[in-house]
Amino acid sequence: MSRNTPPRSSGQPGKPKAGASRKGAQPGKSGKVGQVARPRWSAKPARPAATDRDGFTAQTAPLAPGEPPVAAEPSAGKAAAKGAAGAKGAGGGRAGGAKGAGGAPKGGSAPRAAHGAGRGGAGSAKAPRPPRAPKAAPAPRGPGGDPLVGERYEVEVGAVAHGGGHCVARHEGRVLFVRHALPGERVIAEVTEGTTKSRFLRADAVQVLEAAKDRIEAPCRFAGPGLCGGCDWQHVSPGGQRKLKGQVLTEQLAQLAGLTPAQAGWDGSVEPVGGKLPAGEVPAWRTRVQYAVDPQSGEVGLRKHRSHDVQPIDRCLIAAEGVTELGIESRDWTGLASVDVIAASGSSDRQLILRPLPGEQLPLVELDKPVSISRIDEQDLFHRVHGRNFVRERAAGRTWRVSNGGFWQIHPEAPQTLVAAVLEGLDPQWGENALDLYCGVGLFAGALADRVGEDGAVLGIESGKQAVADARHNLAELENVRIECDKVESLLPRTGIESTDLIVLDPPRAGAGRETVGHLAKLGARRIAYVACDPAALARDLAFFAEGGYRPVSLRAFDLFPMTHHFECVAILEPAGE
Ligand SMILES: C[S@@+](CC[C@H](N)C(=O)[O-])C[C@H]1O[C@@H](n2cnc3c(N)ncnc32)[C@H](O)[C@@H]1O
Repeated sequence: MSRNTPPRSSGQPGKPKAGASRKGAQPGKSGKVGQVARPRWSAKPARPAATDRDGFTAQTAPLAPGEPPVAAEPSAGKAAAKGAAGAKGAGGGRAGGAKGAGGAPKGGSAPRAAHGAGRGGAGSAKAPRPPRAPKAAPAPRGPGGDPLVGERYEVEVGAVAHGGGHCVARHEGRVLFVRHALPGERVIAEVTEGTTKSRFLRADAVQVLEAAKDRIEAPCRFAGPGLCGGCDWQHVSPGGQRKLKGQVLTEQLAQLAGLTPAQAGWDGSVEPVGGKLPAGEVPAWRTRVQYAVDPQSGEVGLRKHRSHDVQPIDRCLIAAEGVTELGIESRDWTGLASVDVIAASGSSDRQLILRPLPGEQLPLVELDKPVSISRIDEQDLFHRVHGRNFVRERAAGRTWRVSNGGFWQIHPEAPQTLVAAVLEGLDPQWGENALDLYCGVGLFAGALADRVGEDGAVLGIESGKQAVADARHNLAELENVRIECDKVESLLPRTGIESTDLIVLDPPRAGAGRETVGHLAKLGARRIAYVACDPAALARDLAFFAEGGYRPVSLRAFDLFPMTHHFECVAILEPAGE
């Protein structure tokens, strides 16, 4: 039985249904509160939608996923003070593994035309290039002191830390965040960032003296100290990676929410997705890859960890077949800053999004496979060059239009996996009302609408204009769905909605925050599904929900970003009194 008392439509064809009760409802910025949204399509170039969970573009997200800015002394300093076992790692991370590595290289070179099939056709591998000597990263600004970059220390590696694929170690009382290491190992760690005055140092394990049992030979030859920053854990067995992710989640729940796994309703496992692979094989899951272009050579690659430098590659092992078969790595991309590749799942749509260097012309691009091509200009405006400006993804019984490189889960099985977990947890009933917050192109709204049926209603809220246009287009045939365009935190209080039965929230990496959570907790929902890509943000928001009288009754974690430190969680909450 719905607790909402929405001003329902008469059921006449074409008459809009409201999604929830709205005492004193005021129009949102879009002026559409109270109407069923209809798709709008503009031929005008639009700002590109967010390309990762934080809405960063290649220009605004120069660092590898999950890392704080180079210049910042991250919150890890606090963690450092707590010691290795309790260290939270570098907080304030970003993009939930959405891209291999983001960033826009500086500088440029003369434009070059014609990258045709004649120049090393798709699939023709270039001669392997030995990795270049890693450049020392600049020391963090602020603390001063003598640089320690290049210093080597023998250390015992402690617990895995949140947010950067690194583990915590200590040397002479100072904390080191060490990449390419595993808990329990003894390694030689080479300092990559920090000075004698830094509260903590960053380092790479350049020699393993005593290996952990989960250590494997990295299948990718571009993984390792000073090389590609895209994957964190190529050197860890698949089961070992999931164990590390589980340890991070356990620690974040304890530190930020005061919950044990059992209190969070979690069995402690991080579930593999996509079936078992033969030993040594790497899952090719990444359907979206952002290649950076080396401004000197025109080669594509991925950014090095916490660096603008490009590690040229001839193949990314975790890229999906639909990406790999385009042969992007075997071509010359001089004049471009980045090449984004999208290989849709469930359709043959392929899209390239090219960002020329400032002042450079778009080169002529010819590939052996049909692709749509778009360009992003210096003002971040998106222009269709050839073919469509969207791809069609297939998931949860529907086809989804996703335009301008907007948000879509990267692992091909992620949408279905997350929808199934949300529906199982919420168990939506016919006639219920639901909110889908941070709804993107409408994935959960569509799934909920099918379950609550024509007697129920779903209101989706999303801040990206293009994503809203896509969501309205994707769900146009569902009269019980309305999509509003605004920020959740500003629109929700203005809707006048006082109660609802169900809520799904899938916020960007930063989480929903105290204010929004406080507001949601007052709506009296029977159940809430929280989809999270950052365990720290999830744990913090669970603590806010606890203040509002909600507790998690189940929590699942999914390994939707193998070989990286990222993973996705679905928490189901209920009123604590029940
Ligand atoms: C993690 S994605 C989830 C999208 C969708 N649930 C899905 O699974 O495809 C987060 C979405 O929230 C949007 N967003 C970011 N900040 C927002 C805010 N303050 N209010 C509303 N939407 C926001 C982003 O544009 C993005 O589409």
